[in-house]
Amino acid sequence: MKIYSNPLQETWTELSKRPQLELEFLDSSVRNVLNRVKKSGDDALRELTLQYDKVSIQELRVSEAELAEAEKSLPASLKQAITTAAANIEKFHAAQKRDVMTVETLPGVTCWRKGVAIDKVGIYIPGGSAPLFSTVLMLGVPAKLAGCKEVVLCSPPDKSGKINAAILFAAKLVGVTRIFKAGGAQAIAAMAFGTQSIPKVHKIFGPGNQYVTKAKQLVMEEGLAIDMPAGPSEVLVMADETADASFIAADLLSQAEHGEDSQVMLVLNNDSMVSAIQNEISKQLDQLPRKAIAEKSLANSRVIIINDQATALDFINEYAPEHLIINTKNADAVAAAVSNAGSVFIGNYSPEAIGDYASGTNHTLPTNGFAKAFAGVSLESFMKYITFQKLTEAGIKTLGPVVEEMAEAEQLAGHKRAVTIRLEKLK
Ligand SMILES: NC(=O)c1ccc[n+]([C@@H]2O[C@H](COP(=O)([O-])OP(=O)(O)OC[C@H]3O[C@@H](n4cnc5c(N)ncnc54)[C@H](O)[C@@H]3O)[C@@H](O)[C@H]2O)c1
Ligand SMILES: N[C@H](CO)Cc1c[nH]c[nH+]1
Ligand SMILES: [Zn+2]
Repeated sequence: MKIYSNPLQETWTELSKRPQLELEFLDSSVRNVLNRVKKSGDDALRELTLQYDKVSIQELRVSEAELAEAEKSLPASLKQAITTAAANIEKFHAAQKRDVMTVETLPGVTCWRKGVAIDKVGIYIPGGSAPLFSTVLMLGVPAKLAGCKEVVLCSPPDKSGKINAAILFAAKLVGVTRIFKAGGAQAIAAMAFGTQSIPKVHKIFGPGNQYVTKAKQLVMEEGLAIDMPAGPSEVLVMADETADASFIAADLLSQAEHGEDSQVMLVLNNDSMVSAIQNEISKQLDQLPRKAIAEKSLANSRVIIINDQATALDFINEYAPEHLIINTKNADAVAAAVSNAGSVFIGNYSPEAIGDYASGTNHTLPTNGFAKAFAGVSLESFMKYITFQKLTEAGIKTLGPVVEEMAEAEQLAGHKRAVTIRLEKLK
């Protein structure tokens, strides 16, 4: 991790850049995949699965027998852990339900807003380098709570042509309606356009690598809704001398192990802890099975030393991390001043890994600075809010003249007439 001491504000944009594939290459290869699936449906999916996942798949849909076999193969302790995590996620997301809000803006003019589930949703579950079954809970639980009728799941098959057993178990647990063996940009294309096997959905959710994230952004151009760009994982740890060097190292490595293009950032108030943290990183790195991946990710990562806390916060808000861990003496006050982050972890005993799995918050979060404008997945992401209004005779008599005046000023006589015609009837 390269160290930067009190970097000038004009360098912050550069320091906030995440490692990315060459944009033209990414764009053209993903467009190519989308076009192939749009044109050839299931045949293209099979060819692309052979090309990228190195496995030949005939039947794309996961059968009931495969689901039953997966459930049988898992240890009881893991099934229990998944069930506990699902219960916490359900508790947190159920609390996000909103009542219908009704307001009488003027006597006789009543307006209300009601949340309605999106009928058909697609959830993408990453499985390229690790089978992220926790993501099934993060997306399947709120989809079920919202009342989505169809929840289609796509995840890449492994070399034996199967989807990981824990992904299948979690999918059954949360009530996913259909599961398909398809990964990468081709899975996003399948859910966006529909194929012979995979139904077209109205909104696509889920994290993934740069190909998956690009595909989601491109299908938006074709009218599909997506949750947000949730690409390679990242964490920013803000710490001072009250933090524990071994905790900081562990938290940085926990996200560095996701992928070579993950980025982890450390913001310190001075350089007194740097060598202790570096030593801990090397010590812990040696024990990681995914050491090679984490090492590459650390090479893309940075230590930023900023002496003044307000300036450090400005930098963090500019960086807009997916995850922010605050390990400083006034952590609660710092957290209250955060304006751009996907999810925040406060104090020495709130590792980000807890939110990845089981605290209850959602781990599908905006990366690459998108936390400046996007929020992570929530119950609302699976709903749309429809507004309603109803006017009485008294209501239109009061509000009608206001609208007539405005419509005339906008030179829209048809609008004015829609009101006038009624007011005349009421004279
Ligand atoms: N932001 C979030 O909320 C969040 C949450 C969980 C995971 N993640 C991220 O999700 C990502 C998962 O990535 P992954 O790769 O392990 O799994 P993945 O399922 O996202 O992608 C695997 C698929 O990518 C495709 N692919 C691989 N190489 C390709 C190439 N050269 N060209 C075209 N397509 C190719 C293949 O089809 C493969 O099936 C990680 O970066 C992780 O950090 C993010
Ligand atoms: N850290 C990931 C979100 O960026 C989520 C995850 C799933 N499993 C482990 N981690
Ligand atoms: Zn993680």
